[in-house]
Amino acid sequence: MVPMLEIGRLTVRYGGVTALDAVGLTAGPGEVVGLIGPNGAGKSTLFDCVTRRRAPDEGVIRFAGHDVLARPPHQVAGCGIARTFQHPAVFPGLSVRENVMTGAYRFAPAGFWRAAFARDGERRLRAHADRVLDLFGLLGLGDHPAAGLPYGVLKRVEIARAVAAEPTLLLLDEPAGGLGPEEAAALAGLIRDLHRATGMTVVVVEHHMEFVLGLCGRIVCLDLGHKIADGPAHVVRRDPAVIAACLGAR
Ligand SMILES: Nc1ncnc2c1ncn2[C@@H]1O[C@H](COP(=O)(O)OP(=O)(O)OP(=O)(O)O)[C@@H](O)[C@H]1O
Repeated sequence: MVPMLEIGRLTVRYGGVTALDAVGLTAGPGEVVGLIGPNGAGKSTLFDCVTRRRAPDEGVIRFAGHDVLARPPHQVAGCGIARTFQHPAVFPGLSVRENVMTGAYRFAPAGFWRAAFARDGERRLRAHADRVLDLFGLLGLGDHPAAGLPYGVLKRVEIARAVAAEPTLLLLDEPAGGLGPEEAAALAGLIRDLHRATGMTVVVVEHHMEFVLGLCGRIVCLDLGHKIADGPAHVVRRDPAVIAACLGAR
């Protein structure tokens, strides 16, 4: 079976710092993989490479068998990869609904803005956004400007926008970061339900171990740019090297 995401020998250097050193990672179709590791391990840099925000120094990245690095960066979202960021990257001046509508632009027949200004295109984008807002319990806030909303709500808005693109591969960067235990548990349940309903492949970067263990069948651990573990979640969580790296008990 062709992996949905296949990363080989990915290397990124920032001057003297090697953020990723020949890292490999695969995620099969429909798999939910946790990517863990201490601060500075290289997790976000790996996402930046998959989404073409950063060009690696070496390595290969394939999405459903296709060479991601051969694509121009602006085509990555349109091909079925969506991501969220550690700190929610929403448009503060747009409403919650409009933010989610921007995620659905790839369904707009002639580009987001043309579709948004054409009556039928705008109606279809709104209807699609409202279905997603409903799933996320955000429909009541559809008209609310994103600016000023609590952090936990903005996290959900950003994930809703990524889901509105109906991605085949969803990359979540610290979705539970800054959330309270109840908000985090509710978000994990929501992601589980979405995954069950859509069968999408998910890679989730997270420090919150309970969140990762509740969602992911497999865990990959990075430390200082090196992969130090890759295996079933119940095995990796007990790996002494992982415990040492993540708890800082070297
Ligand atoms: N733009 C940059 N310029 C220079 N160094 C960078 C840059 N971005 C990241 N780094 C360095 O690369 C390494 C990996 O950083 P990265 O943000 O990918 O780690 P991370 O695992 O996502 O960490 P965190 O859990 O804190 O978000 C770190 O040493 C970081 O300081």
